[in-house]
Amino acid sequence: MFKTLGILGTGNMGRAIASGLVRSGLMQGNQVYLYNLHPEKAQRLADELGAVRVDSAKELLERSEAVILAVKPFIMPGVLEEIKPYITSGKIMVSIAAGLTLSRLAAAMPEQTKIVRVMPNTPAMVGEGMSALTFNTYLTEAEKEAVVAIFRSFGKAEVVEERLIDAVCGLSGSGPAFVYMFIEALADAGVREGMFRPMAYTFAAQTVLGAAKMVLETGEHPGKLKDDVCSPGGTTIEAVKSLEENGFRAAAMNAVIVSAEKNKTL
Ligand SMILES: NC(=O)C1=CN([C@@H]2O[C@H](COP(=O)(O)OP(=O)(O)OC[C@H]3O[C@@H](n4cnc5c(N)ncnc54)[C@H](O)[C@@H]3O)[C@@H](O)[C@H]2O)C=CC1
Ligand SMILES: O=C(O)[C@@H]1CCC=N1
Repeated sequence: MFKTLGILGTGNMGRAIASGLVRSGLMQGNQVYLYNLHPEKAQRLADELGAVRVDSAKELLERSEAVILAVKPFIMPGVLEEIKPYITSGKIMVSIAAGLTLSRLAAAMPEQTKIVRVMPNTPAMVGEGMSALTFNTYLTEAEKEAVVAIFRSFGKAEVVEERLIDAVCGLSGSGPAFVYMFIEALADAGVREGMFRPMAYTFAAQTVLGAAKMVLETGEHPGKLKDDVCSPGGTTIEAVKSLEENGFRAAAMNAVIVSAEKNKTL
């Protein structure tokens, strides 16, 4: 494992990664360096995790073996230009920016920079992230394993061909937002039927968590698990018919597809 890791940008994703990583115990807080344009944001997170806030991108690069760039895609060109002079040989650059390909990243870095492109998601914050990683040719096997271990410390992580990163963006990168909307809608209906809000959110979220665990842990086809809930002539099949009539599956598929397509244009 790396002795030191830098995170540039401590917003939604930088915070989720730093928190997940330190809480998993894979790295100690004092091995993790944080830099944010707004120092108070980095300081707050550093205080929470026992991590170290640094004052500049230069210092972050100088003190870290590997650096995760966690700023919005439109900020990335400026950040890449700013850090380029400090990318010494052997330094590992990890980008989580939507849309930025390995070749575009490489074009902005010194030649032969070791580059990793990752698409993570925010449930990293609670140790249930889903990340896909793709590497350029300059990392050693041990370095690749160390980067994968970081993303496995707060969830599942798979190495994929770069062509699949857009699909991953649509499915697991954006997916949490769709699931939160689904949870909100389930809870709204619970409230409509008389539940109090806190109860409705707990019942909705636990139902999604339980169903997700059933898929992951039983290995059964989701269709079979759905069939098991539907009693003949019962309540659930009535609701399944309603979802089908309202284009539920097509809506969910289209959400993933438009996110993936957008990722190709950023
Ligand atoms: N939010 C999500 O669910 C996911 C986001 N991503 C990617 O992660 C990246 C970061 O996204 P978020 O965390 O949502 O953004 P964010 O806006 O929440 O966080 C970025 C942070 O970087 C700071 N910052 C801005 N310019 C800076 C600079 N020049 N130097 C240092 N810090 C600077 C901002 O103050 C902010 O705190 C994006 O490229 C996005 O595509 C990838 C997967 C999921
Ligand atoms: O909306 C976005 O651009 C980022 C990428 C995946 C999730 N959020």
